[in-house]
Amino acid sequence: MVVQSEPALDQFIRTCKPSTQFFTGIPTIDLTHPDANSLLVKACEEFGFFKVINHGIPLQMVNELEEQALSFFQLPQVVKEKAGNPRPFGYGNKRIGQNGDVGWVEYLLLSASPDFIHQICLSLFPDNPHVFSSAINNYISKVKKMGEQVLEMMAEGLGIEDERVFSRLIKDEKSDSCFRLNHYPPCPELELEMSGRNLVGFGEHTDPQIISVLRSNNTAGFQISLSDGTWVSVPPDHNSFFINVGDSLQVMTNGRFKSVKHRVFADHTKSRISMIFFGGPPLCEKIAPLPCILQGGGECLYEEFTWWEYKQAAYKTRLSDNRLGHFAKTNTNIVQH
Ligand SMILES: C=C1C[C@]23C[C@@]1(O)CC[C@H]2[C@@]12CC[C@H](O)[C@@](C)(C(=O)O1)[C@H]2[C@@H]3C(=O)O
Ligand SMILES: O=C(O)CCC(=O)C(=O)O
Ligand SMILES: [Fe+2]
Repeated sequence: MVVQSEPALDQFIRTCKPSTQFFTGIPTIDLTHPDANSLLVKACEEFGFFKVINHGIPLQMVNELEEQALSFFQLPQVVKEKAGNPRPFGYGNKRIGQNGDVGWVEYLLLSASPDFIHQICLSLFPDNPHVFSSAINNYISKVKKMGEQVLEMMAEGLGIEDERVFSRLIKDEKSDSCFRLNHYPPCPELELEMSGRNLVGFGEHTDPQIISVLRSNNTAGFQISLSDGTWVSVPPDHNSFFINVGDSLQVMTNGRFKSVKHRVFADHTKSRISMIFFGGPPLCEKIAPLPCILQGGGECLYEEFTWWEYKQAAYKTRLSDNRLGHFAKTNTNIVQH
């Protein structure tokens, strides 16, 4: 067994313009609002990111998972490691992916399948796997439904006849969706903000899947990149969900929806916990700009690929790489913000 040493603290530090102010322009979509469909489309075109309220997800269930996640991350390292190596699924600490990225974060990365989750919980807690596995599985089943609803509203907002054109990919029993619990411990050794230095929790990247549904506790640190390339801090809201457009949805909408670049800075006093459902298509699914979108005019920007092909290529890249570049048609000039 190869035992990797901990990355040194200076590997997590980035000097950035201090952005202590929160951005107030994040679109907030009330899912029960009569204009929600078109507002969703607008948010996906402008930001590839929005906040969802009136989502119908019981907060008690969300809080239950947060409590369970906190207890998990408080366990001794040797116990957490019983979840196995995070490549492909398991417990990871400070190393993200397999290409040298590091972050001030520990995490549990799981396939979203209930049986798989139960098996991992059984390895972690052989005497009582149910408390943790039910908390995760109940949460995923609700958040997945909400993600599907949002995808159907997006399709309607785009005027697509088949409202299930996006959601069917996540609904499919072979959907390759995953789930991640992230814990960014505080780092009191560093008085970061004071000196314009930041501790990178999760470096800048886009999510490869269709959509990501994110919920965090009330600790700040999440940032998105706007279309002009400026980074802004997203005000945390533990009662709401944030949705990211992923690379695959950008491709299906032929670049109309933007796969949002985002990152997380860790705090020096408060810990941050986040839980993210990544809705991905079945591995054999062909991803390409939808014919109904192309009918509206404009050249086709992407080559067709299967999700398996995209995943293979994506998982060879570093976090901040532009993964879609590889599948862009060569005669086009796509800017990834
Ligand atoms: C550096 C990497 C980590 C990642 C796989 C990759 O090679 C590039 C994409 C990364 C990402 C970002 C969104 C999700 O957190 C994730 C699970 C995914 O599907 O793509 C991670 C991958 C990971 O942590 O393994
Ligand atoms: O932890 C967060 O808030 C976001 C992390 C993230 O972007 C990811 O896991 O892909
Ligand atoms: Fe992400």
